[in-house]
Amino acid sequence: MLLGVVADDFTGASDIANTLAKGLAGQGGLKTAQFLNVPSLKAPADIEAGVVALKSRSIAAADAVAQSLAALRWLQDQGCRQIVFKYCSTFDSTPDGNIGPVAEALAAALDQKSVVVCPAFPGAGRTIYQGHLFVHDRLLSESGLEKHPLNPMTDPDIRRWLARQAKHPVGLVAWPSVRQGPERIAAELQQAVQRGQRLVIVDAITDDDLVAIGRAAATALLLTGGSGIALGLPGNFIAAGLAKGARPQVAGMSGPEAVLAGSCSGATRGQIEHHRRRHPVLAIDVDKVMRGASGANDIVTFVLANAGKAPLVYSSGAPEDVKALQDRYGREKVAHRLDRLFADAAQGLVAKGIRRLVIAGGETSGAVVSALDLGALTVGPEIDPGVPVLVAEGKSPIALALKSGNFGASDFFAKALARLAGA
Ligand SMILES: Nc1ncnc2c1ncn2[C@@H]1O[C@H](COP(=O)(O)OP(=O)(O)O)[C@@H](O)[C@H]1O
Ligand SMILES: O=C(O)[C@@H](O)C(=O)COP(=O)(O)O
Repeated sequence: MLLGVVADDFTGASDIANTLAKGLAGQGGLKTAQFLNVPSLKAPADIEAGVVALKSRSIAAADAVAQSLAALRWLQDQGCRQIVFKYCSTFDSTPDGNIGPVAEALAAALDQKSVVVCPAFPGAGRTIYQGHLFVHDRLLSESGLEKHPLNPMTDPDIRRWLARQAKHPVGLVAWPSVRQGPERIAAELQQAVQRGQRLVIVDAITDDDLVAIGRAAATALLLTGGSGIALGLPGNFIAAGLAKGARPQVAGMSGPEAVLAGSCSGATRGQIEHHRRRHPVLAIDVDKVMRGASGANDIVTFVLANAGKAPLVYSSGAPEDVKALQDRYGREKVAHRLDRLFADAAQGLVAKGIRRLVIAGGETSGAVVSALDLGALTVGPEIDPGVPVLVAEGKSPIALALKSGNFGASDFFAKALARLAGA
């Protein structure tokens, strides 16, 4: 394995796996697999990039550091020459969150003195200018992300936000330098070392900026960012003759299907409304679930009764409903109970023969996929930006799409089910 990624959630992992597998147009990418938590076995010999998906985004910094270092050790054991720490393109974390501690711990373990921090993903509307993160034409803190159920992003100044999490001073390579190309970016990263700045935000507003950053960091042992930071990396390995420039290919999977949505993002709620017009949909009564009056069996019964019609089950609610539930039961308790609900439902569904599963939401995907004990996932073609087809081989093979809450077009769910079937 050439390149290893430590990803802080499961949708984010499949997002960067997609970027690596796809590569740049006309160039090809790396043969990529996604692993669920730190595997106990060796990776298959033909894999060029391995993404370890952790569910560490919203956990305490010390636990996230320990899990990320374990993932690093496994990736190093597989021969990786370069490591990427992948977090959300909207920098989802709290002021005492773990992006800073994990990035600094990985930097220390790899003896890296200045490390790129670049959550930009222009293809999904996330850009960074003068250290400030935008979602399309809005500052992060006015984009809806300020109401995220677990990590409300109330400050668009990533330098300031990261400084609250990090031990060392945080630096900035601003866009006027980035646009001058790889040499200038590399020189500024070097200057940051003199200033004692370990983590350095690097502006990026276009894919070309990300490719230039990738070139500047071609020999860096560690980079950090959203999936965009990986855009230029396959090309570095292909240019060095170390990788062939593979194209993602997997066979589709026929069989019964289900969509499970736990994301409360505006995009996902819009996709649910779109799906509702043509397909059967079940809204989970979260209050009933919290009182123990409804559970996974209700979901399994609904899906099986609607097999073949693209049934969708969701907990997703509007910000005021989410807040009311969190005020009544506690934020962590609701999240934990819903994780358990979706995990139990997914186990029940797969036991009853479901073979195509689309999941919306990073935490939700982590809960579901961890419960299914799937081993390595092969990364196939892209469904919508940032969301690939994933296939788990094994005795009960299954095709999956793990959709970040914010990603996908309005018709995503039906389209994803068709793509999982090979359309
Ligand atoms: N109706 C609801 N009320 C409160 N919390 C909810 C509700 N539905 C889902 N959640 C929680 O919101 C969080 C959504 O996070 P996640 O699945 O990562 O989605 P996203 O990809 O949008 O971040 C999960 O922890 C989930 O359990
Ligand atoms: O970088 C991104 O935006 C995604 O890859 C991602 O991490 C999504 O996380 P969720 O919104 O929690 O699904």
